[in-house]
Amino acid sequence: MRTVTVKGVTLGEGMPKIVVPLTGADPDQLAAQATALHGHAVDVVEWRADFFTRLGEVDAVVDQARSLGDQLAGTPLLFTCRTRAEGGAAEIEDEDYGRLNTAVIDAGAADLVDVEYRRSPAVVDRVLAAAHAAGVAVIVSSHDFDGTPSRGEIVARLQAMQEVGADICKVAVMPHSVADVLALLDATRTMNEQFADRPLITMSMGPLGTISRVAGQVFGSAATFGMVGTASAPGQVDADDLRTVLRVLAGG
Ligand SMILES: O=C1C[C@@](O)(C(=O)O)C[C@@H](O)[C@@H]1O
Repeated sequence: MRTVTVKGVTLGEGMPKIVVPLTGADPDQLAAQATALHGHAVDVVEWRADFFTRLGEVDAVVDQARSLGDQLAGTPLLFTCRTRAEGGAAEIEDEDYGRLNTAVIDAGAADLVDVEYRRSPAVVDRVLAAAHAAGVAVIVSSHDFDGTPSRGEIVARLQAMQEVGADICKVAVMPHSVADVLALLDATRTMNEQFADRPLITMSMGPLGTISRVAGQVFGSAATFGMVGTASAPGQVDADDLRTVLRVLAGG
């Protein structure tokens, strides 16, 4: 089983890592949110660039990623431009999406990037190639905000992400029943036990799915998204509470 290590943080071994998204719209808000992380349980910081007002200006995005990286110093930075189609705020063509991600990668402005599996295959390939040439790890992701596919479909999707060359495969789904939460957890276990040779991140969103955000170590999810201040998705738990529960589940 491969692990992914960025700035001394290893995903795929030990307790699930806590990723905290920053959702500020401008440099001042982002700097304030980054400052507010001090003293909290944060392993990786995600910049949700889709909330940035200057998302259309590639140079401004690269500069902002760089300055967040400087401010965060030793903490790894995950760059994410979440599109509308996947529950985010970015209305962006696939080609521009590819250009933005490769610009951030080529500038060395992020340690990890999130690439949506459903963007065009050529764009996904291009971003993966640029990232791997630069030594940047890629999370290939998909989000179903309307429902939860079957266990088999979730496993198949995670396998497909692995096949395209993801370093980490990520699936987020919305449950409408406890059975949906179990489908996500069982898909995670199945993938992890039978097919995965690299880390996975999975979550069932909303209040019903909160159990999936703390149970990663049991079922095989290498990271969990928690909040300091503002949530970026339904059901996210406070990062410090997450750490407490993760420790309890790990046996203290
Ligand atoms: O993809 C994910 C997971 C997420 O949607 C969640 O449900 O915690 C939060 C997003 O910020 C992140 O990019």
